[in-house]
Amino acid sequence: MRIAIDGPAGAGKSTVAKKLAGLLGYDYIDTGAMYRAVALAALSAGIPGDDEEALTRLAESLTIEQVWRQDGTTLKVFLNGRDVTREIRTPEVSRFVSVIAQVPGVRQQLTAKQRAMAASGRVVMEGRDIGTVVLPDAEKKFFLTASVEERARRRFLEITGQGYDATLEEQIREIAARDARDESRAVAPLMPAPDAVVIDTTGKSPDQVVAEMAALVRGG
Ligand SMILES: Nc1ncnc2c1ncn2[C@@H]1O[C@H](COP(=O)(O)OP(=O)(O)O)[C@@H](O)[C@H]1O
Ligand SMILES: Nc1ccn([C@@H]2O[C@H](COP(=O)(O)OP(=O)(O)O)[C@@H](O)[C@H]2O)c(=O)n1
Repeated sequence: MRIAIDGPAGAGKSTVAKKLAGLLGYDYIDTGAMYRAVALAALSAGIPGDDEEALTRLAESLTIEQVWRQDGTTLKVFLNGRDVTREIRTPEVSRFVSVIAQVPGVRQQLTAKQRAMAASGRVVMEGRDIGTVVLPDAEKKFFLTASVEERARRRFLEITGQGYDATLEEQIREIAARDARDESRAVAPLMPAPDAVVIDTTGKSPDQVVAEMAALVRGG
């Protein structure tokens, strides 16, 4: 079974996708990490966000690998063989990623890589367009949501917990800006697939959400 999980930033996709994959013994693929890897490479190479041709060539040339340990927590991301797991989470990359994600050529390149990665079939794949574009015939589709304030609060706690400086107001602004870009882009805008189960995670714990999803997966 291929399980697609989509939704906006901070909805809890990564957290519950890892737990669900661990529970089922499935592979876990974080497609946002792939867009982040392209953003990191573009920043390092000094390619501006509006140079669509150079960004597309860059996305095509990169080798992006994910190594998932079935302990339910650890995903390592490698860019051309180098471990970039931490580097792709910096605030600088977070700000640039939804800009490069607007580029149709970048999306085409990453979509092809993602389909190849899902070929085993036993996979939980998480992102923005998995149920709508990457795996439109996935056997199970979920769309996670939560209010902007709740998502910003989660991100704020995460960032300050990692020792970075942040304010809640700044996170609300950044999440709202990213939502706007993800929802309004011409190619693969963020939206639930018509056959996705929509789950509002506001006020729920990750375990509650995973239990809801697992029941739906097992129930068919
Ligand atoms: N019900 C919930 N489901 C998922 N994550 C939750 C929930 N409640 C709080 N969180 C926390 O919110 C954050 C969600 O971040 P993440 O899983 O990275 O979201 P996304 O991948 O959608 O951006 C995590 O720190 C997680 O522990
Ligand atoms: N399938 C995907 C996954 C991510 N993305 C883009 O990549 C960005 C980062 O994705 P992410 O999943 O790491 O972001 P968070 O939700 O974890 O903050 C998103 O804001 C989208 O702009 C996308 O366009 N399509």
